[in-house]
Amino acid sequence: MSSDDAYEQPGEPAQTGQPGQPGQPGQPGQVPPRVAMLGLGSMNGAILSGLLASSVRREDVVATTRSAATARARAEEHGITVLAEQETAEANGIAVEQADVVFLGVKPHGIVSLAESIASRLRPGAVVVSVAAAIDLAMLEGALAHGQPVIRSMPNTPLSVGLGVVGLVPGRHASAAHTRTVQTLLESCGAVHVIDESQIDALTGISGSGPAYAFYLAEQMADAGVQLGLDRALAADLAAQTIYGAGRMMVQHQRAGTADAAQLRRAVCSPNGTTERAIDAFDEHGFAAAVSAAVEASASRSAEITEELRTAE
Ligand SMILES: NC(=O)C1=CN([C@@H]2O[C@H](COP(=O)(O)OP(=O)(O)OC[C@H]3O[C@@H](n4cnc5c(N)ncnc54)[C@H](OP(=O)(O)O)[C@@H]3O)[C@@H](O)[C@H]2O)C=CC1
Ligand SMILES: O=C(O)[C@@H]1CCC=N1
Repeated sequence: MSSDDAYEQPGEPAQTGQPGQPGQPGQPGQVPPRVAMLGLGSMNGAILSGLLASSVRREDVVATTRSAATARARAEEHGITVLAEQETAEANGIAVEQADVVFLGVKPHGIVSLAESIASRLRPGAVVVSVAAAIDLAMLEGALAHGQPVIRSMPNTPLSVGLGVVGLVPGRHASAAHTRTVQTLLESCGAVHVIDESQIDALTGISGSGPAYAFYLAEQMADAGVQLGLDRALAADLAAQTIYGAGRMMVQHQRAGTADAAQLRRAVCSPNGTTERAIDAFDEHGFAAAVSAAVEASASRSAEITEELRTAE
């Protein structure tokens, strides 16, 4: 490692999220919020796993799905009540009646009709959090009763293991206390950034879609290892553990201010060594351009879906 590349050792591991606020759920002596998860697929399921492992009690959660088979499977998996719309026509309305925080976790094209269907059943102070890509605050607020607090979010699936990241955009009727409640809840399983709505498509391109980029990189690394003669299981574990270790190391150093990603990369590259050859190969094959195009494609697709849904209204 050259002196330019030297970095300090980090101190204590950084927190994944900001510290909770006094008087908020998850703090000692505070009543945890009652939560409704409408839709329990990849994303709401990941949030639920993270919340149940940290800040929310099973008896305080009611979830819904469309099909009865999924409801049964998810109820068994998480040990919570899951109502199926297929069996109980009013499932979503029933689920939200007692809730303080309601996560809307169906596909983007189903969000507005879902919000309309629960509008009259929500407690006036309940905060509605949409996790959907592309559904803007105007669409959400327009589907609910006037004054209902709404937050648009963009989470990611590593929330399921306490290592997620979430962008939050508070709507017009979400007070600082509503935002703090949701922020504190989600900080129990990830880092939370309160952002402007103009930034959410870019955030989607990096962290919302981003876990798939890391998984794709792991797939390609493992395939390359197999081509070099390794067993698939060994190659897959080498790739996964390397991405996990590099990710943790990078977060700790970045938050401690001791090294950024570029410094950490350079510290692995011995002059004229193996890694330098690998990075040169990445550059020759257009790695930077490919990553930039991928992030841009995700962000643009989000904006495009917003436009498609707006014109379909
Ligand atoms: N997947 C991801 O990594 C991320 C997803 N998102 C957003 O999360 C949202 C959900 O995506 P994802 O979790 O991937 O999708 P999934 O298809 O995995 O899950 C959708 C869920 O919604 C349920 N559902 C559908 N219609 C209804 C209804 N009317 N009432 C109750 N439940 C219903 C489905 O039930 P059933 O299975 O019975 O049909 C299923 O549980 C999307 O808007 C997406 O943009 C955001 C960030 C990341
Ligand atoms: O692919 C999607 O549309 C969703 C939003 C971000 C991650 N998954």
